[in-house]
Amino acid sequence: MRRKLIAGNWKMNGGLAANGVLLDGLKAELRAPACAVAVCVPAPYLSQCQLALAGTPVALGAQDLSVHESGAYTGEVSGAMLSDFQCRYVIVGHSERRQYHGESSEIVAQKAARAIKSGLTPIVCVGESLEEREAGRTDAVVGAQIEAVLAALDAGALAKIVIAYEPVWAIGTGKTATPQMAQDAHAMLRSRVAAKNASAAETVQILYGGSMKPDNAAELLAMTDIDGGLIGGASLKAADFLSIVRAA
Ligand SMILES: O=C(CO)COP(=O)(O)O
Repeated sequence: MRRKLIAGNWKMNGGLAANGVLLDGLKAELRAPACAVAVCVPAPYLSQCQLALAGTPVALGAQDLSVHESGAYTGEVSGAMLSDFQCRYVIVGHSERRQYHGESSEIVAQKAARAIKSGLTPIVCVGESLEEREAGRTDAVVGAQIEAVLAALDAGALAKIVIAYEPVWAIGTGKTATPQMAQDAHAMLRSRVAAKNASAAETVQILYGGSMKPDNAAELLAMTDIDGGLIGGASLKAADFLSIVRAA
């Protein structure tokens, strides 16, 4: 039985004061959650969140890392720097990075490998656009995205990743994949992992992301291959995020 993981992706939202209120709200309720819980926060707030979450069951994550180890890479944040703040997770390949920052599947794969080398668990995001879904290309597109990452990792490392299926058309739009659509994509992703490492496929957590909210979380999380959620908008309000955690 895989333990579920509910991870918030705050994206480029928040500020010292607002984060404080949100973190207080989470800490007040999350004493011994049944599932794993994490928040992936903007890099400047890692220290604030590390201090606020110390000793709580809420793990800390970042939203991106550099493919480079260290050196003359202005503006980049290394995996080692994230580890310094006790980050456990780092999102790689979010569709907003692929779309607005030109990140190819090869770069995403390098970032996943770099995360593992830095002792972090990469949350590898994959997902198709609306156009690709309507053209019947979901499996081809999402399959190619995950294969690029699987090819860059040795079989053992596959036990150290989390995958997030985030259909681009469902992100921030209020449109959610139906539980069956998501289940089909998750089962396909698990079979791709199984082809490389059967035991890792049994344990790898595959999260769904894209307008997961308190009112649709339970039916998505009930599907066999949906092991949690990567939550954007609803992770910014303590009450909504906590309600999704309870659904898990
Ligand atoms: O992109 C997402 C999480 O990474 C999902 O965002 P929303 O939950 O706001 O749709």
